[in-house]
Amino acid sequence: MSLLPVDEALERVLEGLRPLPAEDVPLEEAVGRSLTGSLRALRTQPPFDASAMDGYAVRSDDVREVPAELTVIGVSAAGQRFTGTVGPGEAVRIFTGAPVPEGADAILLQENAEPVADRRIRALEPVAPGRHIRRAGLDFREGDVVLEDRRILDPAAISLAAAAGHPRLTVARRPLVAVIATGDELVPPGTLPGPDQIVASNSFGIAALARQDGADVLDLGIAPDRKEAIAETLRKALLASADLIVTLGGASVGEHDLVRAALAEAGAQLSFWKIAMRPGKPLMFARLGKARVLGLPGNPVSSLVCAHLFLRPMIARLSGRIYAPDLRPAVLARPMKANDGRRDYVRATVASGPGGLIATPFERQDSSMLTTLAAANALIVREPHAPAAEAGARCQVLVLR
Ligand SMILES: Nc1nc2c(c(=O)[nH]1)N[C@H]1C(S)=C(S)[C@@H](COP(=O)(O)OP(=O)(O)OC[C@H]3O[C@@H](n4cnc5c(N)ncnc54)[C@H](O)[C@@H]3O)O[C@H]1N2
Ligand code: MOO
Repeated sequence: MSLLPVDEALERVLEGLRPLPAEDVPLEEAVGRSLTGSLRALRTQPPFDASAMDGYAVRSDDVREVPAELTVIGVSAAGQRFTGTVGPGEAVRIFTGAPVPEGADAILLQENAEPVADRRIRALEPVAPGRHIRRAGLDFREGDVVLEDRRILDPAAISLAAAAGHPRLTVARRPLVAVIATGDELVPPGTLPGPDQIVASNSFGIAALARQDGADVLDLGIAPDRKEAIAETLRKALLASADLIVTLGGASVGEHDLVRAALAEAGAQLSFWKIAMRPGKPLMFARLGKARVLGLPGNPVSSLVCAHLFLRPMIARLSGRIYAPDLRPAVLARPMKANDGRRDYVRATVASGPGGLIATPFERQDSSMLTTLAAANALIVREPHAPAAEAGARCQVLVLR
């Protein structure tokens, strides 16, 4: 049976997937979210000509020749301006961020002045007109677009939005990802497994990846190996309005691999099952009501590698972000065997060398081994039927962290 190529599978998974409707959130909850629509400033920053330094607001003509004595006629502080006018031979004590008074056209640094008497100072350096003054609107003016549509709200963008007068922002809603583990052999961590049981780990890594990418997660626990039980849990996910449903395990061909049957029972439309990829061949994709279902293979490494390749782009698309996998060229530190017909994602470490990145694949690639996945910071991507490669040969890596 011919397997669906990875890129085609990704196309199908993303087909017709649109950013979720917008919602309004306070700035405190906006980090990492994607802006819906461009953001215009509600105010001008700075709103007045402001001093950039602590010192004296002066008329530059008065201090063209130094030393020059000036009379200090008042104070302009941040938050409380001096309302008079600076005349010839006069200065106003001023602090960083304070409005520059009428008549002054430069700031004499405090370090370049010395007191000579009460309310008298001596300027020791000349200052050019405009020196140390931030003009009104230097940063932005009311009505300016300060953040573009789809901008990811990083800390700088959030400060800028606040400065522009916005206490709340309109962002794409977070996708809700429901996670369903399947398998009679599974018990939650912290529970003593029976003689033939193991600890369920996949949900935790998958939920962590989804949360890291800005999704909300609903963990629906472990469904036993019964078609009806899995279908029932799928319905629960729908009732909870999950945008994405991730099932774990039960994707292969054994009698206990029941996810496909459960999907059919719950009324899902299967789009594909099995792709030309290692690890992760039994990957499944279906639509169930308004939700999309990603059926990840049970082997822990297969689950997480498939999530990197398929779940992350789906979450990004729903969140209004553009997802670009971090693919980079590297050279192999060790030879690699010829590949078969599946695209291979080989756990590896990458480090920078004199000519670029050097990728060292782990010797053992069993898809049950989380230790090697946790130790890997990249996956070497080997195309289907890639010939054997010598150490030093070029390769492509997907950087994980
Ligand atoms: N005859 C064939 N057998 C298998 C094939 C095949 O093509 N023909 N494919 C193999 C490949 S490749 C994979 S990958 C696995 C995936 O199978 P399933 O998705 O059905 O996974 P399970 O059988 O349910 O579990 C596999 C393995 O992973 C453990 N597991 C499952 N869920 C979890 C979890 N939430 N946390 C931790 N570990 C989990 C499970 O106990 C099994 O050990 O099938 C191959 N077989
Ligand atoms: O495709 Mo499976 O994920 O190799 O173990």
